[in-house]
Formats: sequence, structure tokens, C-alpha cells
Amino acid sequence: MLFHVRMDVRIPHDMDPGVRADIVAREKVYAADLQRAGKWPHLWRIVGEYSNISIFDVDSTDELHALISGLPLFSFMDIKVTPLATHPSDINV
Ligand SMILES: O=C(O)C[C@H]1C=CC(=O)O1
Repeated sequence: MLFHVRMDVRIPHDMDPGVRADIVAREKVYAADLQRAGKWPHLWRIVGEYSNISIFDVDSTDELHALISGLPLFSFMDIKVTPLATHPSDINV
């Protein structure tokens, strides 16, 4: 099951720089692990924003929720999930 996920990062400006660096470093490792596992096949930066557009490939909505809520930055992001279905005009399907 494919999901389009938009994440807008909203880290408080007054967060301790060391704490921020630690969370961002852990986020990077977490994201890399999920990409290697094939669960997060696309990760794109939105130009000019501290936001990303991602595609997740998971077995269930429960799995997606578990993966997203496990993000170290989860508490500091606004996240919008859009489920994707096959388009009838897609010649690749
Ligand atoms: O920077 C972001 O877009 C937020 C998040 C997503 C992957 C990652 O490493 O950080």
C-alpha cells in the first residue's frame, strides 16, 4: 500500500541546539533504516521549506502509523497522509 506523506517540520526556535542536533541525527538514522528496508522509497525536500514529500510503501495503515509515530521528530512535525490508489490511465500498471 502506497501513501503520500507530507511532513512540515516545526522545531521550536528556543530548543537547545544540542537537543535539536541529537533529534535530527536520530531522525536521519531512522529514515535511512526505513529507506534501506524499502518502506520509505521516496523522500524529497520541498524547495524553500523545512518540509518533505515522501512515499511510504507499507502493509497496512497500522504499520504506517507505527513508522510515522516512531519518527524522532514526530512531536515536532505537522503530518498529512494521503492514501494512493492505482490510476486507471497509468500505462505502467
Ligand atoms: O528533514 C525532514 O524533512 C524531516 C525528516 C524526514 C527525514 C529526515 O531525516 O528528517
